[in-house]
Amino acid sequence: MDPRTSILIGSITCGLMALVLTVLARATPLPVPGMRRWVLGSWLVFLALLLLGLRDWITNLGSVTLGNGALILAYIVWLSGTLEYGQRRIRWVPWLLLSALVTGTVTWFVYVDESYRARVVIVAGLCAVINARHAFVVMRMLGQHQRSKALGTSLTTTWLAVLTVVYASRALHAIALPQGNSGLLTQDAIQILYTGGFTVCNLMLVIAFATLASDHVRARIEEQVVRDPLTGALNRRALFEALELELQRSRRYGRKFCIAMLDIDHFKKVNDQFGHLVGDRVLASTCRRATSLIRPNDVFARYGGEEFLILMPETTLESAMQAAERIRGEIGSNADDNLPCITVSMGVTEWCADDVSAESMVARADSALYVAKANGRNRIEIAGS
Ligand SMILES: Nc1nc2c(ncn2[C@@H]2O[C@H](COP(=O)(O)OP(=O)(O)OP(=O)(O)O)[C@@H](O)[C@H]2O)c(=O)[nH]1
Repeated sequence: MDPRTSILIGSITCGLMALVLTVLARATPLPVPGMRRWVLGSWLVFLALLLLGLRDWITNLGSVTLGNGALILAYIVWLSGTLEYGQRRIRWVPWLLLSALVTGTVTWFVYVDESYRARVVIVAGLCAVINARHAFVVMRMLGQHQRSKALGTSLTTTWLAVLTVVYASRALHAIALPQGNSGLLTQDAIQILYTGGFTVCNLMLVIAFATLASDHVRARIEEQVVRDPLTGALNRRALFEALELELQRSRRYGRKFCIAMLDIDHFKKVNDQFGHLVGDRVLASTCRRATSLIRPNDVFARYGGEEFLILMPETTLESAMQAAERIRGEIGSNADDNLPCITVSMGVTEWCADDVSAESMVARADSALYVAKANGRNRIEIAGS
């Protein structure tokens, strides 16, 4: 297939994929950060490929200047979309200045000092830099967000890396070898390879962004299934799953673990005195503060109402009591900003070999909590086994 056909087919396919991405962005049940920029970038790629494919049929200003300008802008907009996806912001000024400078220089090498080689080196070089930066951002930032194993992340990283290699090779080729100075639409093997390569990469990237968006929606929905929306803590269902898993582990390896039931004292009074909205904020704040005081592999869940449950794997009763005391002391000693002072009571219990179910352990912790309430509140009681 000759380069013009491959670029024009690439343009039409990218246009169709951009359309699919646009529909997806409108139809997605949850907003995906960065999606609108990926859509815009995809339309820019469609436009750029169309203008580049029409070389010799339209003016150089339309094909070379606008075509290359749109392509560079598309990659910057894609990069900004991915940064937004990872809750980061792009620094527009340097990127836009660089793209304006390159587009201006390309125009110079069309009208003032005609040189295809110089244009290729500059445009392919900048595209390689932007896409390398983009691949780096996906690997680092999304890896940190623990989505590194998601399909969208791997697809995006792979195709950005391939696109970077294609552009970098094209720029180096134009510098080093005589064939590198042949025109964009020249029918030689090298040129066909490059145009085909970058067309496929652009297409695969639009697909990769759609996959990233669907990964995001799936992750959010999965999170909503296991988390309490008010406090962000795990919900009761996820708690019992974690408890059952810990029970199985303890039965098999005989490892001790503890649970603590936490209840806010006289929480009804908070609601009655300050209103339910303040009550809700107190619940969220209690959850945040308690979570910050436990170990990362402890499980903190909302058991119901103003009751929370903490699962502490591989923890002796003594250590569990220390953790519980830390939480009780910290929450009772000072209030979160502009919220009423509260105290909490807790019931703690340790796993024993007779525990047949999660429910029996929870019932024991609940009884200990009941004793703590009966003994005056703002205290911790240990359940007998
Ligand atoms: N704001 C708010 N209040 C809630 C929520 N869930 C439960 N509650 C309230 O929590 C209060 C619990 O009251 P009680 O069970 O009497 O317990 P308490 O007032 O904390 O008294 P003790 O536990 O005995 O110290 C009730 O008034 C519920 O309406 C919630 O999601 N938001």
